[in-house]
Amino acid sequence: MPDALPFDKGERLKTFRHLGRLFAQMWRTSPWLMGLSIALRLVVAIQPPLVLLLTKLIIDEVVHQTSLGVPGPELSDWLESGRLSFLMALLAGEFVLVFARDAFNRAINVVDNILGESHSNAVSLELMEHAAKLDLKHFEQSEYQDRLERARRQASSRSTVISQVFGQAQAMITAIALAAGLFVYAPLLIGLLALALIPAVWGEFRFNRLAYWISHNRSPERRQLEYLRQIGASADSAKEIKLFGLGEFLSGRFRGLSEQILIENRNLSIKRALQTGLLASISTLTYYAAYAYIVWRTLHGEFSIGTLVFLSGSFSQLNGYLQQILIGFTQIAGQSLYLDDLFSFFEIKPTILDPKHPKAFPLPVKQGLVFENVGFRYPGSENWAVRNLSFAVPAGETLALVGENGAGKTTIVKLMTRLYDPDEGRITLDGIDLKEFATADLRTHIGVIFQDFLRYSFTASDNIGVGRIEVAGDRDRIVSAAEQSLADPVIRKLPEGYDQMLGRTFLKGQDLSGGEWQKIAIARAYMRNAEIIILDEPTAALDARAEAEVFTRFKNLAEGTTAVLISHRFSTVRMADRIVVLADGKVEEQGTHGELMANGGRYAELFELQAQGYR
Ligand SMILES: Nc1ncnc2c1ncn2[C@@H]1O[C@H](COP(=O)(O)OP(=O)(O)OP(=O)(O)O)[C@@H](O)[C@H]1O
Repeated sequence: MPDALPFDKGERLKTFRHLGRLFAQMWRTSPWLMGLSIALRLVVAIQPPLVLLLTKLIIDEVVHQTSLGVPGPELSDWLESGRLSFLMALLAGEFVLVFARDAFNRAINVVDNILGESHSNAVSLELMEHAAKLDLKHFEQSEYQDRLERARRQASSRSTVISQVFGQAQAMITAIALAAGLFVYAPLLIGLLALALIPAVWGEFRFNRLAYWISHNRSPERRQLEYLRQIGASADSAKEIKLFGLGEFLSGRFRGLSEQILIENRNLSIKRALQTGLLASISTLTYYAAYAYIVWRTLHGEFSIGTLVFLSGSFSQLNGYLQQILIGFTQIAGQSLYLDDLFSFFEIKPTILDPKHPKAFPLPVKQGLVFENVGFRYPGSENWAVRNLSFAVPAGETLALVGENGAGKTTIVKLMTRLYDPDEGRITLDGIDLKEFATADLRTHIGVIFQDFLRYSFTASDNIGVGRIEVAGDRDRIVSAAEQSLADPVIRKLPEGYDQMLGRTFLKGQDLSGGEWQKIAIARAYMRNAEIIILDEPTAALDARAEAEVFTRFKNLAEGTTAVLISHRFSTVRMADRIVVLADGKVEEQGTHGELMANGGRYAELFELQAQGYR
């Protein structure tokens, strides 16, 4: 357990700033509900001292009435004498107060629940919107993934802090009213109370900090646990886990990791229970000391019986409220520490930004894309993924990128679409640096299908519609895209056709073969009418006939479109107008199929190697 905690004054200030931010966020979610919650609590806050006061008056009145003697044996005698009217009014008053408190508390509960849910939905949306703005590097680096995980955990649970803050304000109003009553009769008792609370508050504060830092420092392990839980029990991994017999191995790992965390939390809980229990008994002791003091003064005739009840009730309640308030403060401070996880995620800023005055995307593209001496290293990596890279993708031509695994092909696609910016050199489109376009504009005009495209658990129609979300409702366009990518016959065979739910996640979802999924993914690119189309090995799972057909169609349909294809199949690659051969992040050779074959270099070697396999 860490002893020196990184929790200084500045950190504490930040905590309270976050609280203000959360407050504003909730107010934006629903000013009405928040106002209502505050108003209801104000009413409930002044109820306890009023009830105590009425009780005191009732007791004093009863004592007074009994000292006057009995007007008669029956209730009617009492009623006729009129001596019960004040008592009855007091009783009725107390009844109304207690009844109203119950009703108002229920209403507060309802309002807080609705407010909490709306707020957690609003924060989740904000989180998704912010995540969408971040760079790819924020998702590919584990440090950011930890932050994302922490923020995600907080998004749905932090609204309770505001209920706590409101409850705190309510308890403070009640405490002030109770203290005022006590102060009138016995000011000394207030000081006694304050003393009794100091150790309890210190204990709470310390444990909250410890709990937070344990949870904070454990975030990588929790992500691992989440990962193990997911692959240990998911449809995607079931096949491999069964065949490799990994069940035991995974659950063993999970057990080891989770037990470590469990032991830490258990130790903290036990320590907390023991220490806070001890501190609580100090305050009980104080209560009885104060009680004895009041009884003693009553015996001396300084207080009436009603006042005795009022004071002991006030003291006991005030003790409870003050504990609640002080512990509440440390709890709120503790909870607000977690707010840092949420808000610091919102502070991560994208680095791939739009220029102040973006240039318009050239329509049509006249010259094409040019890589000028481009170098790029993935963040946190020592090695250059690509370096001194120079080649052109002339407008209207199909360029194939060829190279062994890890040669840098996918990296080039990420650079072309500004998922990353080069560290050296530049990439231009019709002579304009890609950084001078608005990223959204650039990406709208480029259709990319990656080798690890997503298989959405949506309907077949939506799975294609996501290729251009603005027209995802246009069924004719979707069908035509599906026809171009050969996905149409696949979809027509499904029981519900284009409305068939795909994937295994949801009820009635139907899974497809790898090649069938690829045809659907390729249809996404056809949704775009993009100026530049990039297919990064999306045909790897297609059978040879389907791949040949997909590319012949692609060549015909993409006539005049600038296209980049990445494929390990040379029968496809040879259809391209130009071929760039990459090795270790550099261009090794380039030219047409004929030229490269004549060169007798690496391309010719690889081509021959594959051709031999078929002979
Ligand atoms: N997110 C990443 N972080 C760090 N390094 C990466 C990342 N992605 C790729 N690399 C490294 O960059 C280099 C180029 O990878 P890239 O994915 O571009 O290869 P590729 O030619 O597409 O390979 P393949 O044919 O296997 O798909 C490799 O050395 C790879 O290990």
